[in-house]
Amino acid sequence: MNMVSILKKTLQWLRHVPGDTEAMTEFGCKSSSCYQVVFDLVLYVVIIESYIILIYVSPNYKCANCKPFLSTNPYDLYLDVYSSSQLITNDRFKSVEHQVLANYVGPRISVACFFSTGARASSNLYGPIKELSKDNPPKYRETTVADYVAYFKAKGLDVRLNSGGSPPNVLELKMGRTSEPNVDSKLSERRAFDETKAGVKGLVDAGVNKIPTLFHHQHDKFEKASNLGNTCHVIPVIDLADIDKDPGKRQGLVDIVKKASETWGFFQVVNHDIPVSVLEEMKNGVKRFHEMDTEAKKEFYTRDRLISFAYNSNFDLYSSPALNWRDTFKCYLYPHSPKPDEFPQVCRDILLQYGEHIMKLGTLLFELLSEGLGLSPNHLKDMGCAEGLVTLGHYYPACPEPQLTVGTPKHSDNDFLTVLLQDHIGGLQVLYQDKWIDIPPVPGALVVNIGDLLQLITNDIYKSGQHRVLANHVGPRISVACFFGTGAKTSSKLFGPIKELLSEENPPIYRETTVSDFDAFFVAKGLDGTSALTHYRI
Ligand SMILES: O=C(O)CCC(=O)C(=O)O
Ligand SMILES: [Fe+2]
Repeated sequence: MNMVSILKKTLQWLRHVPGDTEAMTEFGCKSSSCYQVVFDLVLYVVIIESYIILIYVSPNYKCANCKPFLSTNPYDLYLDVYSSSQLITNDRFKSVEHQVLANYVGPRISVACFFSTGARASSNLYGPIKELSKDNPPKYRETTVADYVAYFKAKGLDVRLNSGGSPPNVLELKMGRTSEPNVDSKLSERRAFDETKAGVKGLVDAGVNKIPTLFHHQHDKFEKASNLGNTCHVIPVIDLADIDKDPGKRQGLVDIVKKASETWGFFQVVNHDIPVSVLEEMKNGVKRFHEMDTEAKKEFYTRDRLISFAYNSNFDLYSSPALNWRDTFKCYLYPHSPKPDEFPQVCRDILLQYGEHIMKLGTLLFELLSEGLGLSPNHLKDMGCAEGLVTLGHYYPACPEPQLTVGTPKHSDNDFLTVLLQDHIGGLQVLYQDKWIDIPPVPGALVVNIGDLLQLITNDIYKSGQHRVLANHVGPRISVACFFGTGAKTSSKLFGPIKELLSEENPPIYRETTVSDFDAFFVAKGLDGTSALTHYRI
């Protein structure tokens, strides 16, 4: 049988009503318990297009709940239930770990076919099937197939040789598998919050004076900055006025930008040429959106990460250990200009205008950063670092118990460079020499920070600083974060350490990645306090 006819037959078989023993025998199913497994799979395939591997395996392969097959026919096909099927069946089917030994004899040929939702990035969430979770609370949280696959790829087949035990299973590592008895109620609480589509602001509007326990963070996550009263550590405020009038001044600025990027990974800029009126209107636009009539705002509520304009609360709602006191909208501004009617009318014009200003400023910053590396001014831009711009409009409502939660937990950004506009409330902090340092609001200034991808391509010369935002009794706090990346949602372009920066003494310390893989890994990981960069270290 050739591969195509095997596949055709298999699909027929999977869709077949139970009872077609002829088809089953043809595929090596020789026990009735296996038949039951197949019958269940038929249902799941039809219902949700689950993930199944068809694989040629050694004759003593054991299928979950089946008697071992003993076959000498090399064309027998066996089913292996893959991790995602284990997830959606809530452990009823087992994803069997397998390996192939090397052999003196060879070559050995095998062909593996993976059933899934396909390459198309879909926002469909897959979690344990409700009908199977009645007396058996969900053991896994929901995920999109793209997030799961990105995590799987980034993790790699990381069996540690001689570790003396079985390798960690991707499901256990990633999918928040837990034996906590109240996992079910936690999940439904998150769902209920999600379904209000009113975000944290909805809780505040409803008058809560105690924050739900879902928002409680561990104490060390919100301790106060250690620099209170300490003026030794202040991130540099760089004055860009007249930068091109005097070459000496430009070189001086390159040196300051380079030093700040190598140490803090953060600096602020003033006299950047963006009028104060534009900055004010941008903050007002974000405020207007979040304070819109809830019913109208709900129309923009989605967890689809690829939609041009999406509003929600806690993008990692179903995976983070604790929720954050913040609502956010995300919009894609470059390289593909959105159709104006894809944006809400209350902030449409200013978003487009602000985006143009930030692109110009970004071009200048990438020039200074390139020169700081001893490269030609256009080097980073020519690599594509400034092609895409994604903007987040954050709204941090006043919090009745700020000591119990955070606005944004510790993280570094998953882009090349971020330009952040914050209002006067404060609460943004950067981790510097193991201490949290406040980044105080400076009127008219923009905060600039190095993202993980710039740290990766500069082979650790520039540092992507860890930062967070505290919750506050006072609010709302508004901030607007603009992320420079390739913007190409599915580009296959690879980014690795820049060749010109490498030498024998300074070999590459990161492997190459596409921006979309890095992004998917970052999102799947969530803001869990760890750096996505460690997964790309060689
Ligand atoms: O709101 C802020 O000041 C920072 C937000 C932030 O860190 C982010 O969006 O990555
Ligand atoms: Fe950030």
